[in-house]
Amino acid sequence: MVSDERDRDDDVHSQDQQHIKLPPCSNNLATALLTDAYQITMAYAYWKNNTHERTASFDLLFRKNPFGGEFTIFCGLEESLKFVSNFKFTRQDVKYLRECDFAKEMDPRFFDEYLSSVDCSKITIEGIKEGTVVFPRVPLIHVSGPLGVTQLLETTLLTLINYASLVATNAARHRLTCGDEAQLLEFGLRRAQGVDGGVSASRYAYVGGFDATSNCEAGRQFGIPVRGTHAHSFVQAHSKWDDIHGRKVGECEDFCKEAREMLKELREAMVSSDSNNSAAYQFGETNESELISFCAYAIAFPNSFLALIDTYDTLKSGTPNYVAVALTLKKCGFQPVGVRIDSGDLSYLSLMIREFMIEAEKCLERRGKHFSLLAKGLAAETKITASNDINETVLRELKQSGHSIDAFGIGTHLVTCMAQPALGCVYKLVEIDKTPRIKLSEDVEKVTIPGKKKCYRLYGKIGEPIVDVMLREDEKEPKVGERVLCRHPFLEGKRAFVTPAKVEKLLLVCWDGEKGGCPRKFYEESVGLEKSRLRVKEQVKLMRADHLRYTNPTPYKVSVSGDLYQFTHQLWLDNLPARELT
Ligand SMILES: Nc1ncnc2c1ncn2[C@@H]1O[C@H](COP(=O)(O)OP(=O)(O)OP(=O)(O)O)[C@@H](O)[C@H]1O
Ligand SMILES: O=P(O)(O)OC[C@H]1O[C@H](OP(=O)(O)OP(=O)(O)O)[C@H](O)[C@@H]1O
Ligand SMILES: O=C(O)c1cccnc1
Ligand SMILES: [Mg+2]
Repeated sequence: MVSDERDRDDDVHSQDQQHIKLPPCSNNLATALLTDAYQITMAYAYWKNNTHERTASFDLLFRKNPFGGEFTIFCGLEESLKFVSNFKFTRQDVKYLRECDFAKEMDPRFFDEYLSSVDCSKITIEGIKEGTVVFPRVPLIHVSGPLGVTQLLETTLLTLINYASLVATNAARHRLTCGDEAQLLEFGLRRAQGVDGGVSASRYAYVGGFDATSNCEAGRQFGIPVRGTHAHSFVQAHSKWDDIHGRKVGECEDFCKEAREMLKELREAMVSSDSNNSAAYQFGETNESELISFCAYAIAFPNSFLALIDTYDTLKSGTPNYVAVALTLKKCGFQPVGVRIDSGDLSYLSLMIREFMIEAEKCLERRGKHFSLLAKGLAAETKITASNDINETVLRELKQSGHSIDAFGIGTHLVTCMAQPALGCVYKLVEIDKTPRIKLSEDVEKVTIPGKKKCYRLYGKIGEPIVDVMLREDEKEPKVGERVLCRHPFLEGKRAFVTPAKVEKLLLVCWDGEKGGCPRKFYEESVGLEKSRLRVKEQVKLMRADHLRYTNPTPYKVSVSGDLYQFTHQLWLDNLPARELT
């Protein structure tokens, strides 16, 4: 390993008491070379013209909330800081670049004198805390430092923030839809956009409000709880009782025999019941190979038995087979967990499974104390997990039609963000040599708000965020109880006076290269998976419900101060001279 590569493997190490260097990004592909070629060619042209050391400032922002919503969850800051902390072109990186086609007419001294030694020691970054609810146009991070380096950071920072924020927002929307009680399990690895897509999805789905993932690697790397059931293949793989070796479970010598007898008892109890049975509770012969597979799984996991019950027929076979095995486990002194369904009408099936169990309890009650005690509580204790192409819309419809599902396993729609596959974060130059710059566009949405800005969230009396306001750098910060004029950045008529009950500074210094890295206090107080996850939960709770709702949500107000409004519009006019019409 060459020495500069070894540097990347160092753990968090102190520069001074107040600032720290960070370990490398969790994905070792996130290197300085993970960028677009045009960043290298621009850096070269800056160097060639000797403008690379000019001081530049960039805002990283998005222009429209995803999924037709009016809020976004900001994620990816921790990885961005790790990237910046370890930003360096290795000798091999430089060797590769100088051999690229686009480098043919580059002066070799650019590589030796500049690219080989460039790092983020002169960079400052202000950022919003990871997990914060954020809105269009407010910078998520503000990067300042030498033009060459600030430019070189663009693509990777966008890569680290765009998908992270998109998945966390998607997860938070799923959580909002199904409420706090339901368990949300992320099952998306097999459908993710590649390996890193899978691992990142697990991480940011957890931050956004999921409870666990099926992805063991994500569990190992980030400490996310790992959960799972079993697949149809396990059921299909069994066909004979001889497939099972070792049938002792607890005190019970032959678990399989007991389960078969239990199924017989259950069938007789339910058939002979004189209650007004729905046809769905009636079951004849269940699929025996399914029963064999359930027994095999119960013997392997007597303390955490959960069965996939839709391989053959959910109500006529899977449910009674499960109940028989679950009651046998109870008889042996164990507590079964529940079932998973992965097809059909999840609303109807979950309700019917629960009803079947209520009915089974009633029927077994009449078969004497022994069975009555075993069956007691079965319906209430059984956790029903549902999966199969679940998304926000399905969750909403399930809620409307009624269901009895305790946990949702969600894969494809969550991790691929099928409803909107990208968040359009951009990285825009807003200042050079302390001179604010504006980018104009035919499309007003694309006009940038110039200069380095101070950003605040103003809260109302009951603690709800009212407006985010951006001020020029030299303006006084808003104060509690003092009236602030907030203006829509582009629509002259839209303005309001706000007297905040609380003022929150959004952009905080999270990297100061000259001082030695990430401020220790920021790192300790703001960085980390659990802190970000809790922040999402708390922040979403504070938002007014109409900003969060699925149908026609109300846009949250993002505004500028009177001063910044005037300044932006003056710069706009200065940069767009009136045309001569002849
Ligand atoms: N981005 C913004 N920044 C500052 N003030 C804004 C912004 N958007 C709207 N306003 C002003 O806030 C006030 C309340 O607007 P809001 O849209 O919440 O309610 P409204 O009664 O529907 O307003 P409007 O009549 O403008 O649609 C209005 O005076 C509006 O001009
Ligand atoms: O539906 P998703 O939200 O993507 O959740 C993950 C899916 O992955 C598993 O099976 P897979 O889809 O591989 O096969 P199956 O549905 O045909 O059983 C699981 O049973 C879910 O159906
Ligand atoms: O554990 C599960 O049930 C699971 C895991 C991944 C995909 N589908 C289901
Ligand atoms: Mg499937």
